[in-house]
Amino acid sequence: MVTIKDNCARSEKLKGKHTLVSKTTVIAIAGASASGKSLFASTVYHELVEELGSDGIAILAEDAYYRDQSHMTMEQRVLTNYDQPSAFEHDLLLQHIQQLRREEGVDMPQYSHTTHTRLQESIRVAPAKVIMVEGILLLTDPALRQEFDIAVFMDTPLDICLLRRIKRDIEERGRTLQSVTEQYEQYVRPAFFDHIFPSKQYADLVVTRGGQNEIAIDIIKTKIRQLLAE
Ligand SMILES: Nc1ncnc2c1ncn2[C@@H]1O[C@H](COP(=O)(O)OP(=O)(O)O)[C@@H](O)[C@H]1O
Ligand SMILES: O=c1ccn([C@@H]2O[C@H](COP(=O)(O)O)[C@@H](O)[C@H]2O)c(=O)[nH]1
Repeated sequence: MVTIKDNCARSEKLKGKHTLVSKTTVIAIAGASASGKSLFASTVYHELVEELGSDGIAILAEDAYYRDQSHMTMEQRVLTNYDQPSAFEHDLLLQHIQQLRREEGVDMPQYSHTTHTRLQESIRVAPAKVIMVEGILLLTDPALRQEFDIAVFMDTPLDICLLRRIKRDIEERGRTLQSVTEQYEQYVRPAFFDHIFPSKQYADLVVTRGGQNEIAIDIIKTKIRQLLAE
């Protein structure tokens, strides 16, 4: 039975959701570092592009909106805390989401996790009916949350995330085992408990087992197919 309380809770949740007034649907994919956010988003994207073509869907990465640090020495960059909200230019990400909603293209910055700073070149992102945004702290920001029509949280166990992060950061991000473990203990793990885990409450869909959960991938693909057909 649906009670008045349920209805109030539902209308509270729908406040700020844009599905009924905007032609664009924005899907957030959040969760711990190395929980499988990028893999999940890119799997959904590539499988749908193969099926339907690339016009209707775009991806934004929160990582692309890390602050430019080109004015800092490498030593200073290595010591930065990249797991707190102030590390990101969320204002710019918000602005880009709103521009895409207005059917304006945006220049998404590019960021290097190896040099810890923004690259000179940006990537042009064209407006699309469905925008997927993936990143660790997306659901911690009230202004960004207002923009998300659907919020997904990747609920991968933290020990699995750590193992994957060690492998990825050494193989792809130019790190040593020592640098990964020091950064993890000092910043990454505390940020999970202070910011990321508490933001799970804002998710509509919680995905276990990470970026290869076929059922969850299928659910999001079905929803996107439906939106693109409208
Ligand atoms: N289910 C999985 N099985 C095996 N490896 C995975 C799985 N999900 C992600 N990975 C690997 O773990 C690493 C982190 O995944 P990624 O999607 O980049 O995480 P995130 O975007 O959340 O940081 C990548 O190297 C990725 O290929
Ligand atoms: O210069 C940087 C910027 C970020 N990081 C780490 O990256 C992760 C977020 O990226 P995921 O792809 O979600 O793992 C974050 O935990 C930062 O610690 C970095 O090491 N250096």
